Amino acid sequence: MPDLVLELNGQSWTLDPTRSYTLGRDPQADLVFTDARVSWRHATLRWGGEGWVLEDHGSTNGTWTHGQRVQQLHAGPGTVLNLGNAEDGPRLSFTAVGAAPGGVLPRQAPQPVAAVSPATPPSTAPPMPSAGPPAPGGFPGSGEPGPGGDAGEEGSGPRGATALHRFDIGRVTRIGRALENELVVPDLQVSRYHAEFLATPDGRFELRDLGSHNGTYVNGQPMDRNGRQLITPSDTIGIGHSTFRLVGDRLEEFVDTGEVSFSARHLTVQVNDGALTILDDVSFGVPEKSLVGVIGPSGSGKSTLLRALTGYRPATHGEVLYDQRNLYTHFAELRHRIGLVPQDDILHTALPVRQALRLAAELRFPGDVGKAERNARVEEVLAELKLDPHADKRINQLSGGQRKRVSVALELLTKPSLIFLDEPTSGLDPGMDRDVMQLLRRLADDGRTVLVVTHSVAELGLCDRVLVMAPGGGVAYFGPPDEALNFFGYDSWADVFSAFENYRDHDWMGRWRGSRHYRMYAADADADLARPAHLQPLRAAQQKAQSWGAQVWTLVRRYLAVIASDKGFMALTLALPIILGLVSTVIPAPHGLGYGPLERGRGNGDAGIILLILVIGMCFAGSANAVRELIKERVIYERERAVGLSRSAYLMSKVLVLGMVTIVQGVILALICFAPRELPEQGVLFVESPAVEMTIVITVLGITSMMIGLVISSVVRTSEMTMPLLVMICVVQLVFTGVLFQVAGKPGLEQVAWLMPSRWGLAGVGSTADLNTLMGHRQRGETDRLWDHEAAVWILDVGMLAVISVGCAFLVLRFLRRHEPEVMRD
Ligand SMILES: Nc1ncnc2c1ncn2[C@@H]1O[C@H](COP(=O)(O)OP(=O)(O)OP(=O)(O)O)[C@@H](O)[C@H]1O
Repeated sequence: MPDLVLELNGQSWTLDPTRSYTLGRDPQADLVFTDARVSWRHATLRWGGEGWVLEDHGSTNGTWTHGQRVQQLHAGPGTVLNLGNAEDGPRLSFTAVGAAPGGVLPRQAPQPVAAVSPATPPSTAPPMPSAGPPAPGGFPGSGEPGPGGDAGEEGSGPRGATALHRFDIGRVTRIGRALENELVVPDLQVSRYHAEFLATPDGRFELRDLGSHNGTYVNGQPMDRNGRQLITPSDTIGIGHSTFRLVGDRLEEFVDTGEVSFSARHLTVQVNDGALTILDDVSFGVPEKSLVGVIGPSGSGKSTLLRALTGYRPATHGEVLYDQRNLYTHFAELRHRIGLVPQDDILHTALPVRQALRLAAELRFPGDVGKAERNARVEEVLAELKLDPHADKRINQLSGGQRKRVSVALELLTKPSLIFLDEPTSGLDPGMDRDVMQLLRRLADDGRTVLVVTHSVAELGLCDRVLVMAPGGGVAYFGPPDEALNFFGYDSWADVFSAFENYRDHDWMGRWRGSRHYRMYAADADADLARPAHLQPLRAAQQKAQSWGAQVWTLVRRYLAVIASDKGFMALTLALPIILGLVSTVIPAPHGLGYGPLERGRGNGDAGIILLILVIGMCFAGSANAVRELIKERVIYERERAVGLSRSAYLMSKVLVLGMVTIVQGVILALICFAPRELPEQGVLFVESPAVEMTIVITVLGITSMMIGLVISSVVRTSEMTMPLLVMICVVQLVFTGVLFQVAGKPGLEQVAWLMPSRWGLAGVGSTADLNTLMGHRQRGETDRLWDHEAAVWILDVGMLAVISVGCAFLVLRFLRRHEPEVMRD
């Protein structure tokens, strides 16, 4: 009989060849480890017919023997191996029977016992190896099955359960932030009363969401708000940074304190219907607390990689694993744990640091997090990033490095475990470059994984790993930074990049895959075939931390604060209608908008010109207010959308604030224009107040024009494109008013004119002023029916402006969608 004795931690067992043994941190494994470096399902030991075979399941930190990493190993007497680390990982040794006393290893570890579990394993269970100290937290995998047996496998984070909670049958255990809950989770991402568990007398467990703001997740999928669901031991429940799992009559809690592994497997991005590959089979894995630098020549796919890693634009093939959980399928839950600092500022730089962070916190924390709690977190982050001395300065008064720190501070508010940065040091001098990289180093050391795309190679030595992208979107190197130049055989990065340029056709990826570094640092992540990701963008988009109204309110206040801080904008906004109004008064029109000369048989064509200037002035002012508004905030919008901002709340905030500005402008313009003029004798709806009636038309026209400005702003690629479009639209509107030449009754022309707010706006004021009569159309029998001096016509004109506005709002919502992370589009 091929008996073999396994020794571990001073204990030994005789292996039974009729069965196999699983090794890992999974409490269900036969040999349970709590060492952070051991993977959830690390390896299997089985009788292979001729001898014992140990097979590594693509563990993050590997299985080692004599300093060599092994995928498969024939174990016999004298074999010694370490898990997770070649030198001091948990050590297993094998001896022949008789060489050591041993018991028989049980078929199953009897209890999924975690590091701090008070539950005592039965005496037959092997002691739990504990080469590393139990760490304060971590969280389990999703329980998601997959090839490679990594259902719930985790990388190398400390995965001891943070706490075990016992249920009382028939009683409800409420979970939430408030102290009066049975299970208190002190996490600002958790609602005061978040969810509750009920252990029913028939032995079933029911979970109920209590209308939580950030949602309750079962296996990564959000439950319906106030929904109920039966829970089994294979389910993983996500609440804020905590993950729960049923173990017998207890609930195991794991807290994600940031020490999570992260890996990419076979990430490939194709565009043009698969014709072009811009990211080519990228795989790498990093343990927790890592700082990873991503470098590569321009166009090598760094930004594409970043978007794929963050879920902003999921890869066409491959998967991103956040502690072995598929980020794409669990995006709704995991997005709260990811911070992204894009290259551009994601804060309004006109605002003081503290105010900007407080407003951002309002948008990111659940609606039931009080002001004091939010502000306390802002102060914490300000202190952590040493920004407190600058807290009251406007962001645009800070240095480049300080500004970057503010962007990082914003992302730290919600305590993400993973932080991605896109070229944070671009445009910074070498000193600031170092400051920022040192800051990132500190963030990683404090228990986060930080991945930074950078053009600057000077401070790469601070990284734990560097990923070098090759032209074509593949990996040219992944490993320690100090071995990278040696790997390429050059003395400087400039030489490496020149080589990329000069030998574009060289198989850089092939070279990498054939290398020792690949086997040491990436083969692991590569080992498993990627599972197809089934995106659930709808569900991701549904979870909003605050109510729609609360979001609008925060956004409106922020927008007003930004406007108030921009004195130049305010001055221009007021000057524009004043100047346009004054210009209209210059037009020589002795009878203004009155019937004056009609008595002498002549028309008052000047009235048409006055109204034309008034209408086009308002069209211009309304659109000009809005035309840059969305494009200039696009990066901020994209980021905030990913953390739960409502698209319609965002648009509504713009409409409300810009609408107010436009109304003020409309009233000023109309007042100045009408004040020195003779006015129509009577209105059609407000018979005694034709000026009020016309002012209403002008302000509604202004709002419609503003909506057109927003459409332009949502559709253009760069803000430089807005001005030519604005001018073009204003000129086109000028032509189609019907004043310069008659459009009524001209097939084709008339229908095109229906699309022009200026046509309806002029018709509205023209209806009040009886423009058909003033301009002599009636006398010539060529009346424009939209100008008729009748209440119904006036209502139709104004109503059509409203209809165009609503149409524009739909268009803006549609176009905004294109600028959102793909997983948030609904
Ligand atoms: N939607 C797309 N359609 C076609 N090609 C694209 C698309 N998006 C990106 N590319 C191309 O893919 C390549 C990689 O682009 P990416 O922006 O990721 O490179 P990068 O390394 O970040 O470059 P840089 O350092 O200049 O920012 C580039 O050649 C780019 O032109």
